[in-house]
Amino acid sequence: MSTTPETHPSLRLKVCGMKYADNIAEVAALEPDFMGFIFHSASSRFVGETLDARLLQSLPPGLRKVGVFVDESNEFILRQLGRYGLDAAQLHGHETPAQCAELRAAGVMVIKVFGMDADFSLDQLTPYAPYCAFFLFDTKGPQPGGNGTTFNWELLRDYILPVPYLLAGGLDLRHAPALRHLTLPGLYGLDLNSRFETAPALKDAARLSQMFRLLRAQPTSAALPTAR
Ligand SMILES: O=C(O)c1ccccc1NCC(=O)[C@H](O)[C@H](O)COP(=O)(O)O
Repeated sequence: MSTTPETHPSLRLKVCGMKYADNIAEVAALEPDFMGFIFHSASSRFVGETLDARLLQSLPPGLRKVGVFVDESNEFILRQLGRYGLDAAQLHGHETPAQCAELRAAGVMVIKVFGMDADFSLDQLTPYAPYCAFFLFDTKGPQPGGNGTTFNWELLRDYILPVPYLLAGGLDLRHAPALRHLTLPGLYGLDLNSRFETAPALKDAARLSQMFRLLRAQPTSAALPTAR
């Protein structure tokens, strides 16, 4: 008897930390589902004043453009969303459920991020659930994001909330086989960042393309695990 692998043929893909116009266009051509732009001035991927609002507004409507913020006021977040025509706010700091609720009430698609380590508890998610379109689980590290290291994905094994989530943290080409067959409850997509860069905020489109092909490929009999 052979086993059917539990794959995620529809796993959504987000490329985060984009900054440069040519690179944005090159990566958009790969048709990611989300693209992230960092509005945190301490990050090496901070968009600063280089981001071209007209270019962002010309990207395909199916590509969700995400502003990434760390402990900013809602006033600042809403201003950036409007200025660049962004579709969602990804919150990487100590934002409260009340702050998320206010953004949601203003019509914003909220992605609240949680840093994952051995102390993580699923209970902390509950008060955020009514206000978030997605959660994003990222490795806790010295920086609020973009640390380039993975966490133990099994911390999400008992996830039961109705909020879908993106998995982040050091994801790399070598993780593709495991990610294709990852069956975690609530898993909606993957977030790719520093492991696909040739320099901060400069993505290697060829490596991303390879990753996309691997993750989006339909399972073949050659990919089936042997019967147990
Ligand atoms: O990437 C950054 O520099 C960054 C800085 C501050 C807040 C968030 C940031 N990144 C947000 C992301 O969604 C990253 O893709 C996520 O942290 C995973 O990054 P990596 O571990 O490099 O794959």
